[in-house]
Amino acid sequence: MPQLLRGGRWRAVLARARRAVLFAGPRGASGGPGCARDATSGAGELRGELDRFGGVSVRLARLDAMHRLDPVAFQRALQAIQKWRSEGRVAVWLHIPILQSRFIAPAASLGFCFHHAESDSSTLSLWLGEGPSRLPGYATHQVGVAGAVFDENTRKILVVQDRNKLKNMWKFPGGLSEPGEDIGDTAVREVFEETGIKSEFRSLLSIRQQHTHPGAFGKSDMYIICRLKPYSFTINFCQHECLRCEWMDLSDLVKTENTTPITSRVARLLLYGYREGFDKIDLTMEELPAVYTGLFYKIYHKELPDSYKTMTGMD
Ligand SMILES: NC(=O)C1=CN([C@@H]2O[C@H](COP(=O)(O)OP(=O)(O)OC[C@H]3O[C@@H](n4cnc5c(N)ncnc54)[C@H](O)[C@@H]3O)[C@@H](O)[C@H]2O)C=CC1
Ligand SMILES: [Mg+2]
Repeated sequence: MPQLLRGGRWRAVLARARRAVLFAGPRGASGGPGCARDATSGAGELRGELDRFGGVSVRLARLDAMHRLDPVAFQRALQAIQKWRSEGRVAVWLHIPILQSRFIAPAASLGFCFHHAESDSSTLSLWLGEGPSRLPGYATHQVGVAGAVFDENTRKILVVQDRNKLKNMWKFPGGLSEPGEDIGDTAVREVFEETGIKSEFRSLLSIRQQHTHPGAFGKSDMYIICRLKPYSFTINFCQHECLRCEWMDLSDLVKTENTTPITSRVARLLLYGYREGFDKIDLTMEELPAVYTGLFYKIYHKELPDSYKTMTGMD
């Protein structure tokens, strides 16, 4: 009787099976993993890797002889799709380096669509499964973050007016989050770049979601406002981005009409927090371990008493 595989060993075997190299040519065709054997013949020998959802990924950058393959031969090689479909594969992903973009049109003529693009490559996909595609889309939102830098000692709040706007309204300094950047770090960085003020992250105050946003190339915009505490006070604002920058009394910002609705709303929220306690308005941040990846993530929510963080039952 075969020995049962347990725990990590079983997972390793599964992972190896998932990475198994697929090929559309006859079984036993020669050539190392990830290589297109005799690709110039266009004999339908595109190789791909199986993912955990039952899709096939073909990475042209890893295939030999692609530089010699012409688009017609590539289209013939894509006959592999028929085999993958008959094997029950749910989708095909084509990863195409920008310099091999001549293969995009032949793939599109067989039904592939753009899934996403990076600076040096595009990824096309084709759904092979039953019914409409269940492939997830790519990036759906851009994330903008502003800092509401509030000095509790003077009751002043840091505000700017954008240089490139048709209407000059007071708003909180902020900007777009960079890939891999934490929300609080974006707020602190943008505030410093635009105003010269140094600050530290305290909490998350509000999230606005807006669709078909002109500043997000027609995608959705997620605009997050953080409460920051200043530790420098001399303004040295960026002349390219800002027209004006000042420390304004919080009650003046609440009263002024020369501001955006979201800035006015968050100014009122801050005034409430200042009077009644910031725990009424703050979503604080904590770092927790991610179960599947072993990485860490940041979670933001209202303060949870320690007794609730550690409780095991409903006692
Ligand atoms: N209601 C409010 O108070 C406001 C909220 N926001 C939000 O702030 C976030 C973005 O903040 P920003 O200060 O705009 O970002 P940001 O501080 O990162 O600046 C964007 C930069 O990109 C440049 N830029 C943008 N589109 C461009 C294009 N097509 N060509 C060349 N340059 C271009 C701009 O001139 C600017 O220098 C978004 O989430 C937005 O919704 C922005 C303005 C007002
Ligand atoms: Mg900005």
